[in-house]
Amino acid sequence: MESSAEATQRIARISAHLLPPNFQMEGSSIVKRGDCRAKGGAPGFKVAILGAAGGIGQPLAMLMKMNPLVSVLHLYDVVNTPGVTADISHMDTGAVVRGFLGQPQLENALTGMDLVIIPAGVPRKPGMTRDDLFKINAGIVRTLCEGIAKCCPKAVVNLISNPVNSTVPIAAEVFKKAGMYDPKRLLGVTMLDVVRANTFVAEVLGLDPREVDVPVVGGHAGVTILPLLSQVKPPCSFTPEETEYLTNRIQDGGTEVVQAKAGTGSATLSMAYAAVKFADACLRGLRGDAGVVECSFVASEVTELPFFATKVRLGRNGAEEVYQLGPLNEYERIGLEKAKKELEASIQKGVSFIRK
Ligand SMILES: NC(=O)c1ccc[n+]([C@@H]2O[C@H](COP(=O)([O-])OP(=O)(O)OC[C@H]3O[C@@H](n4cnc5c(N)ncnc54)[C@H](O)[C@@H]3O)[C@@H](O)[C@H]2O)c1
Ligand SMILES: O=C(O)C[C@H](O)C(=O)O
Repeated sequence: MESSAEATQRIARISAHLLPPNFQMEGSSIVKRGDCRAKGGAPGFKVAILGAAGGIGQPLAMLMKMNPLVSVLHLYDVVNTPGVTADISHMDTGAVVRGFLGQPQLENALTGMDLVIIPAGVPRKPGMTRDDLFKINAGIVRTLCEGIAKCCPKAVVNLISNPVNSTVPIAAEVFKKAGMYDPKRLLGVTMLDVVRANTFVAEVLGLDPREVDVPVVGGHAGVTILPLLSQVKPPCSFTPEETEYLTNRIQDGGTEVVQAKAGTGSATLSMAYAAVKFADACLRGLRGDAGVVECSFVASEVTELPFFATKVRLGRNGAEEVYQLGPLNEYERIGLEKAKKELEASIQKGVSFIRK
C-alpha cells in the first residue's frame, strides 16, 4: 500500500507535470517562479479557500484575488487546483496565489492563514433538503477543521458548506476536541440570505438594493431563515401579503436557484459574491476597522440555543459582539419559534456526529 509520504511525492510529481512553465513546486505547494513578494510579506492578510475548484470556489477565488486586503491566497481542493491556480494567478492584482491539491497538501495550504473560507462539499439537487447533504459534507468539514486546528488555530473560519446549521456545530466540536476552540473565530456564512433579502425587499419597495439593509436571523435552511422585515432600513412598512411573499421568497431563495439549475447544482455566483462581501467584512474587522457589522451563524446566548444567526460586530478577534434580536412583531415571533424548533435538531445532529 502507498504510504502518505509516497502519496505526497506522487501528487507533487503529478502537480509539477501539470504546471505551466512559470510555476514550480515548493515542498508540496505550487508557487509562481520568482515570487519574492510572498516571502517579502506584502501588507495584507493570508487567506485560504478550501474547495477552491468548485462552483462557488472558482468565482470566490477570482473575487478574493481582486481584494486589496489579501496578500496571499491559497487555493485547496481535492481536484483541479493546478489549472484554477494558473488561471487566477494571471490576474494583475496584488495577491500572490498558490495551489494545493489533495489531502497530503492540506497542511501546507493552511499553515499561516489568517482567514479560511470553506465552500467544500456537495451541493443540492432538486427535491433535496440541505440536511440531505449531511452524510457527505459532515465528514468533509470534520477533516478540514482538523487541519485548521493543527495548522492555523488562530485563523478566522468562514463556513459555507451545507447544512450550515449542522456544519458549524461540527466545526465547534472538532475545535473543542483539539483544545483550541474560540467561538469568536467560527462564523457560519448566512450572507446570501441577507443579499437575497436586500434584493427582494428593494424590488418591492422600488429602491436600489444597495440602499436596503434587512437583518436575517436564525439559521440557513427553510424556516430557520428568518428575515426581520420590521427592522428594515430605511424604515418602511409592508402589507400582510407583502410580508408573506417576501418571507417565503427569502426562505426559498436557495431552492429557487436549485430548481432553475435543474440538477446541475445550487447557487454559486451569488454565493461567491456574498462570501466575498462577508470575507471582506471579516478582514476589515481583523484590520481593526470600527463598526463592521454583518449577520452570521455563531455561538450565541441570544436564544436558549447554542448557535444562532444575528448581527455580529466583526473585530480583530472575529465576532467580538453578538447583537440581540431587537423588537419583533407577532409574525416574526411565530417565525422565531418555528425556526428554533428546527435549529435545535440540526445543531444536535452536528454535535452528535463528533461526540458519538
Ligand atoms: N452557506 C450558503 O449560503 C451556501 C450557498 C450556496 C452553496 N452552499 C454550499 O456550498 C457547498 C459547495 O457548493 P458548490 O456549488 O461550490 O459545489 P461544487 O460541487 O461545485 O464544489 C465543491 C468543491 O468541493 C470540493 N471538495 C469535495 N471534497 C473536498 C475535500 N475533502 N476537501 C476540499 N475540497 C473538497 C470538490 O472537489 C468541489 O470542487 C455545498 O455544500 C453547498 O450546499 C452554501
Ligand atoms: O440552497 C442551497 O442548497 C444552497 C444554498 O444554501 C443557498 O441558499 O443557495
